[in-house]
Amino acid sequence: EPKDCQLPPGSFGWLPLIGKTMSFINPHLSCTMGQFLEENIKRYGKIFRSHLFGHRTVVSCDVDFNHFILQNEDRLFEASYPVNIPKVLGDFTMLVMTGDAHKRIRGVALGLFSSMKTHEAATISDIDNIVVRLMDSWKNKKTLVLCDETRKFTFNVIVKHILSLSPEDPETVLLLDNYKTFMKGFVSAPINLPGTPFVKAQREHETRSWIRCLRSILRRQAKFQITNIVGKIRDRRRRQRIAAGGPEVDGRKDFLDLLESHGGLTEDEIFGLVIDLLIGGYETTAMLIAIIVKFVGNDPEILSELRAEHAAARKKKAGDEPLKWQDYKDMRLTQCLINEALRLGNVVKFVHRKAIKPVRYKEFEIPAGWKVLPILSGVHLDGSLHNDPFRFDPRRWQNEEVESARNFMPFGGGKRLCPGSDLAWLDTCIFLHHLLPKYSWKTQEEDDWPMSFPFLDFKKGLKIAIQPLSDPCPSQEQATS
Ligand code: HEM
Repeated sequence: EPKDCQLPPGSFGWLPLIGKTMSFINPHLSCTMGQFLEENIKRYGKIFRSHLFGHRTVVSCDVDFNHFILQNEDRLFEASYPVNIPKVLGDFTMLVMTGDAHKRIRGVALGLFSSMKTHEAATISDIDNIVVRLMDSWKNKKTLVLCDETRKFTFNVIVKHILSLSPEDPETVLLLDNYKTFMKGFVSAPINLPGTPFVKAQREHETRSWIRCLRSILRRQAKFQITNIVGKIRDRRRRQRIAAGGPEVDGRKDFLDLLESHGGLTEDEIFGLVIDLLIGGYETTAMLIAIIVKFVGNDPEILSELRAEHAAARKKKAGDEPLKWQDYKDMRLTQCLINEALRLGNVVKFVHRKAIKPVRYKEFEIPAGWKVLPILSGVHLDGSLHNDPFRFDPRRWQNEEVESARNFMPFGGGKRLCPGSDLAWLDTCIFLHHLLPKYSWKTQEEDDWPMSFPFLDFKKGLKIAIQPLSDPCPSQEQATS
């Protein structure tokens, strides 16, 4: 090792286990860096050392170093999520898998998403139907907790894709109930340090050990129930296939069918992937849509331009002909809006990595075994990369090619780049396409902003008052009737 190499500047803090974790995860607006990052960057620069989640850690808000970390997965770094995550999710989740095992399962996941694109018309029609039914259920309501509604929407979309279940199927309801119990263990995972002020404040009623124990039993039970429901659906299909005299030859298959017909996957791997997709496909997209509703709700000018863009796309279609993937891609302002909400909203604030060997980057040395955290929001809110970075301005993306933009990494990068980004994008476009002509809305509480806990959530679930609009252009279901 050359002599001029040194550890990044910084401090580990005084508490051996907790280090600086509490300051790091202290809840803050997701469209800000948070006090911890702000102070450390000011003092030490964009790359600094600290002690987080029980490990010596290098934190990076530096765009080049973040790319370097993500592009060197398996060579210099690997995913390294807090120990509670494998405990909750099991060993067969993609977040926990590394190396060849991860590569193989990821290949299967990418295949699932590309089949969704191949059957574009059916995919879009499924999502259309779910959103129409959801918005019909708002007809007699004056107010909504929007995050509850966007969660219903994204959950229904993902269970439709994975298991062909409809919103009213009893299995969907059962899955959602169990999923919520299961997720309680997941979201609290990185902050589950007993006795800390944060835990006390957040979940006072759960600090007694027997309650924690009960929660853990319920969680395991919930995971068992989820795999049980999926297992039952699979067994039912196997029986039907045998009764019909063999596998169906063509027709659109849902993800479970595709996983079954893959042949090379164990039962654990199939259930692991189903859980991955449920987790990935639910909260993140639901929050992205809520962020957009919050931001554009305060911007009448953008709102009316967006309405015009969607109405124009609708007008080009005959009667109830649905929009296509490309029609949504061609909506320039909608694309800019989604990018801006991803940039400023920071649905995923950072990802977890560790150095698997000693790494030299510029003047810094990172010892093997250290945790490394590329902070995605650090890039998105960097004033040297984005003008006026704390301002919501979709038009900043008008002349940018997002695919090659180095200053934009909401879906991570490299070998772990989010495989669900297209689905997240499509869900969001279709939701907006139905919302914009049907309703106007007003946020009810000014301070109800997206917060980084560090998982993203709204303080109060985003309460909005809604009002039906007299539809200026025929929406799909009116055109059909
Ligand atoms: C706004 C929506 C979304 C955002 C911001 C998002 C963000 C991310 C990020 C940053 C990663 C990288 C994690 C890492 O590097 O450790 C990731 C991975 C992943 N995402 Fe998403 N995601 C979104 C939607 C989805 C959807 C809709 C699905 C599936 C239905 C999904 C499934 C996954 C999976 C399975 C992985 C693990 C990939 C791997 O380890 O190779 N995500 N996502």
